[in-house]
Amino acid sequence: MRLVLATSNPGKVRELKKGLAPLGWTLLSLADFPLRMPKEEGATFLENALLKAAYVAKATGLPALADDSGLVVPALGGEPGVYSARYGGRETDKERNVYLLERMRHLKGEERKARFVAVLVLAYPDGHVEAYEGQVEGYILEAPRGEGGFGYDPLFYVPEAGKTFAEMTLEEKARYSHRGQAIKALLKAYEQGPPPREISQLE
Ligand SMILES: Nc1ncnc2c1ncn2[C@H]1C[C@H](O)[C@@H](COP(=O)(O)OP(=O)(O)OP(=O)(O)O)O1
Ligand SMILES: [Mg+2]
Repeated sequence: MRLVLATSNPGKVRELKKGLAPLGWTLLSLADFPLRMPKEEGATFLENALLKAAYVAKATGLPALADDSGLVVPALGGEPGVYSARYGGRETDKERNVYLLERMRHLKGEERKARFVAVLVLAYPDGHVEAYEGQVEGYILEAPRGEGGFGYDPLFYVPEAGKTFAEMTLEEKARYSHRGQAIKALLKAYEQGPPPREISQLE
């Protein structure tokens, strides 16, 4: 199967290519199909992922996989959530990390609990769609640690691993991360080939 990765984020492309390799599919990207992507105006990660995947599947005539993901801090009322990529109007990952730390300056201990959510939507040109989700819980540190990953990874500490996502190798991050979990769910669904549509269809 030929699949288009419907993301412009190089960090996601890296993780998706590595994670989906066992499927043996040919993975194309938006570099192969220069499209103007739709605005991500959905209220949820699922809506945004659906928007992106369905648009690319229709535009290319090939199945497309989109990832919408973000960080959720309950003590901030769920921020940055679906605004993760443009939090505080800041333009770079580094600036967004600084902004998040400012917003959380007054929060201590369990109040620094956070989760990362990833929703993968696989859309087919005939309109069929499937969604796979992953989540991971952790804590927002008071200063960044590590050079790997992208986005909020240097601030996101995973207690089970004793490190931040930015301190992990690609393999390690895949084991713990929200995106790693979502990819695992997709791999499982496709273990014996495409899953039956009646049970994989979204309501
Ligand atoms: N221009 C924007 N303004 C406000 N929020 C945005 C904007 N773009 C994305 N978001 C939101 C939607 C998502 O839920 C969240 C995380 O962005 P996301 O789209 O997953 O990452 P990304 O834009 O780096 O990769 P992708 O190319 O896959 O869309 O931020
Ligand atoms: Mg986006």
